[in-house]
Formats: sequence, structure tokens, C-alpha cells
Amino acid sequence: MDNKNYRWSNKQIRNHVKVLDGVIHPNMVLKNATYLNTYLHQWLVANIWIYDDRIVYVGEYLPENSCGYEEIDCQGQYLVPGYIEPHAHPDQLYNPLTLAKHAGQFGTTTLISDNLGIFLELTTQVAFELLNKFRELPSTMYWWCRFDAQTEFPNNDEIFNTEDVTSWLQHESVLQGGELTGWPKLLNGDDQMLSWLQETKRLHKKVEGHLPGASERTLAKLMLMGTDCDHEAMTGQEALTRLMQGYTVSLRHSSIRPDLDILIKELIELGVQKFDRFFFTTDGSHPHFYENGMTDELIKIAINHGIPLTDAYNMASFNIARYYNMEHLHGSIATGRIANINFLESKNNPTPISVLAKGKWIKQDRKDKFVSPSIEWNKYQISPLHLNWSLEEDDWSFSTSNGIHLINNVITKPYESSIDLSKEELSFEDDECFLMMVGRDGSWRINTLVKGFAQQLGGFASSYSGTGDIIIIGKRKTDMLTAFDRMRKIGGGMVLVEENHILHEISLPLTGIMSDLDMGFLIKKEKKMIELFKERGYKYNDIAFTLLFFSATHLPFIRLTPSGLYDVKNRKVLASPTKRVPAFH
Ligand SMILES: Nc1ncnc2[nH]cnc12
Repeated sequence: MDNKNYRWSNKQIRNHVKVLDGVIHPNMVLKNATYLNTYLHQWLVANIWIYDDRIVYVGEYLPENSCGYEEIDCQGQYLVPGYIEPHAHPDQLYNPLTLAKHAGQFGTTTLISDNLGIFLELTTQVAFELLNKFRELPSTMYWWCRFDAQTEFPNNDEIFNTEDVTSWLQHESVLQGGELTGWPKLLNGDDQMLSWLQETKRLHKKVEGHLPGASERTLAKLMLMGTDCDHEAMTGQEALTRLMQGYTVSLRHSSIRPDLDILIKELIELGVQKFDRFFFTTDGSHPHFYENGMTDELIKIAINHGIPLTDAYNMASFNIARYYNMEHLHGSIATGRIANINFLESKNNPTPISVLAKGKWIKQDRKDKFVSPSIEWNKYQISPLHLNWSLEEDDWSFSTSNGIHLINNVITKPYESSIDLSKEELSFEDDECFLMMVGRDGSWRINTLVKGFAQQLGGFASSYSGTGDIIIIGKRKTDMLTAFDRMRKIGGGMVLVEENHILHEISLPLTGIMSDLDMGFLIKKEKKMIELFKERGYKYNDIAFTLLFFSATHLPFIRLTPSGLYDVKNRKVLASPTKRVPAFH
């Protein structure tokens, strides 16, 4: 790919044309292919010529000279466009590479991803070098540009400055601004954010909302401000209200909100028959959710509800491509498109047996053929955490009785504890634990309590968090310290400790947030961690989301942020962080 051109260089395009003239032979011809014609909503038969990463012809002809290319007899298979995930969070324990590899095996060959992790961690220059590197992947990677961090950073305005945000918005791989987790600020008069939305529209890019529970009036206001799509509808009526207010609606099915069944069922009951303005997202689910598939699972749900096949496939491909103004590149099997094609053994089974991505097999006859570029992560300042400080005696004083009550995977309520906090160990008879967040640089900490997280938890430490800071939870201070020390020693990760014994750990050597393990291994490790937590009284199903969203001020009601214990509704710091002087080691 050449940066000066929209995708292909003049020379490459001349070569594509020469294939049709017979001067150059294609690399591959998919012969006798029954494929879904997106535009006619019909299954048609054609020969599909591929040269490099592009479909150069779809029609009845075969090349005049029948040698020099791989010929694939497609008899008995059904070809559909590669699936697109329009709303990926590419650093949810996995990393962008391992996500792309895994997603590709289930036919999702294009990912449109959150920049938040990269934006917070890297300089813009290094981040863009990394984006360039990702272009070497067989999957196609696009990005979105955040306007807020979904938490309270004391130096928020320095981080989200117009220069950096604008550079991101202008980047050719960036397709949209958002998601707008900070929309209340926008409504309350934040003109800087509004001007970034304006800039996004000026660049003909999209704006993604994040509008859970928003009223019709709020939806209308945010449409007026430039929002195009939202993925937070939890009922058919909410999805329909969004549509009525001019939105494109992304129907979500994720590890904490597996709502697609309800959404589709209720939309049908509400009389919806046209699905052109809907598409699917798995919204950054954690690894375990992707064990048996990704977008293909969502298409299956739609098919099971009797949605016409073309609509079901379009919601995973064409509708997304058209929405992002990429119809010329993605979303259909047609001349000129990037050669992302899924081969199915039946029209009703969207899990592909073979997958082409950019014209290369990444799965063939059920075998994984994905070739990852090797990425030297530390070249891009993505390396294991080097915490050169440790926890000291003073850090273990817990005195505030104001704590966080976890009422599902991610929703919290304030509560006041009546337990005796002077002890080294809390009772295993109730569900309150010590909770500590420590700044990654060791310069501050917040000590509080969490109720409803676990009952019999010795100690647990995690560098996986929404802010990159360290979370330590447990009943027993000695176990918490052992967990922290171990997490520090392995350069970041999640560590579960009981009576000084390490029960389980997930190493996260990429900035303490991402694993470098292939998804299959990571899924096993994550599932074991969830199981161990459940055995210890964790009542929910996504421990990683609980950790990630302790700091998330786009959710109610009380959060642990680098600015302090935070009351979301009243936008007030309830308790400021305690300053520490890190003793360097
Ligand atoms: N807002 C968000 N929703 C889902 N997953 C996320 N990961 C990071 N931010 C997220």
C-alpha cells in the first residue's frame, strides 16, 4: 500500500487492468463460484479473478491463457464477502495481531478499532508507525479516534489536545471519531469536543456515539451535534428510537451485553422489515467470548430469527462498508474490491471453511494459514511493565468506610461499610474486600473497599485496568502484596494468590495490558481465571471487564480514577488520591 494514493499506486492499478487484457495473469481464479451478490440479493454463479489483494473481475469469463494462476473449483461452496467488525477494542487482553488472527479464522477480516490504548500509551508519531506496520497483516485494520478517555485524568486536557486529536482524525486509516463516552460533557457545553466533531464531519468521517439509556431528546440533540451511529441499544425499542432519530444502529452482542437475540426479536415484533441501517458488533468482548466464533456467531443468531440471508450477511459486511464510505473496497464480491472472501459449506452456516484475506488464504479447508508479520513490539515502545517501586508499610492503611458496591460485571453503587478495617485480614464470611489502585509510576494510591466482588479471595493484582494503573484486591494484605510482587516481577499481568501461593496468572507483557499469546491459549488462561474467581464468590462472568471499568466514568455511579474516588452523577471527587513517594528499586 502506498500512502500517497488512496490504496493502490497508479502502477498497481495499471497492472490490475493488464490482467483483464491478458498481459498479466491473475494470481487466482475462483471458478464456478456461487456467490452472494449483495446488490441483487441473489446467489449467482461466476468466475472470480484475483490479482494481488484485489478482485479484478467477476463474471462469466475465464482468462484466455489458462496457466500461471491457482484455479480453485468452487463447486459446492458458497462465497460471501469477508465480515467486518465495525467496533473493535483491540487490546482486551489480546493484542491487535492476535485478535486479527483469531477473527480471521471465523471470517472477520476487517477490523475497525479503538485507538484509546495506543493513544494513551504512545506518541502520535510512534502510534502511526505502528499503524503502518499493521498494514502488513492479511487482515485490514482501520481505526477510530477517541475524544475522551472514559475516566478522570488530572491532566486530561493535555492528553486530549487538538493537535494530537486532529492528527489522528486526519490519518487515512482512521474512519471515525468517538466513541463518545464523554457525551455528557459535550451536551454540557464542551465546545472543544464539538469542534472535533465538526472536524470529523469536515473530513467526511463518521462519529460513533456511546449513548446507553439516552432519551429520544438526547439522541436527537447528539444527532444534531454530528453523531452518526450508536451501539448501546439494549432493547428493540431503543434500537428503533435511534433509527427514528436518524442513526445507523450497531446491534451489539458482547461478553457483558449479549443482547442480539432480544434486539432482533423485538425489532421484528415492532414491525421492522428493512435492515439496511443496522449492523453487528461484538464491542471488544474479552477472549473467552470469542472461543467459538466472532461475527459469524452474530450472523447465525440473525439467521435463526428468520432474517433473510442477504440481510444477515449484509449486517456483517455490506451495510458497514457503505456506512463508512468504503463500498468500493469492502462489503461485496465485485470487481475492484479487496479480495476478502469467505467460503461456506452451506448458505445457512456463516462459519467459513476457507477464508481469503487480501487475496491470500488465511484459512483453507479448515486449516489455519494465517501468516502474521513479526512485530518487534519494543520498537514501538510496547514492552513489559518495569515498575521500579514497591509497596511499602504505609500503603496498607485502609480507613475510609466509603466503598464501591459491584452490582453486576461493571455497574457499581456507593456503599458505606461497617466492618473493622484495622485488621490485616477481612472475614471470609462476607463479600467485602480491600481495594487499592496505585498509579503506574508509584506516585499515588487510593485505598478503598469493594463489596460484591468476591468472598474468599486471598489477594489479586492486575496491571490490566482502564487507565494503565495497578489494581490490587483481596481479603488478606499479605496475599495482596505477594500478588503485587509477582505481577511486578513478570512485567505486568493478573496474578491470583492464596495463602502466599500463586494459584493462577496471566502474563501481559505488552504494557501490562495485552498478552502475546495466541488467542486459543489466552482463552484457556482467561477461562481458568474466571472459574477460580467464581469459586471464590465472584458472581458475574467477565472479570476482565470488571477490572477494566473500575475507572470508567461513562458508567454509573462510583469509580476509581487517577483523580480519586469519583461520584459520576455529581461529577465530584469523593476522596483524593494519597500521594506516595515511590522508593525506587
Ligand atoms: N467503552 C468500551 N466498551 C467496551 N470495551 C471497551 N474497552 C475499552 N473501552 C471500552
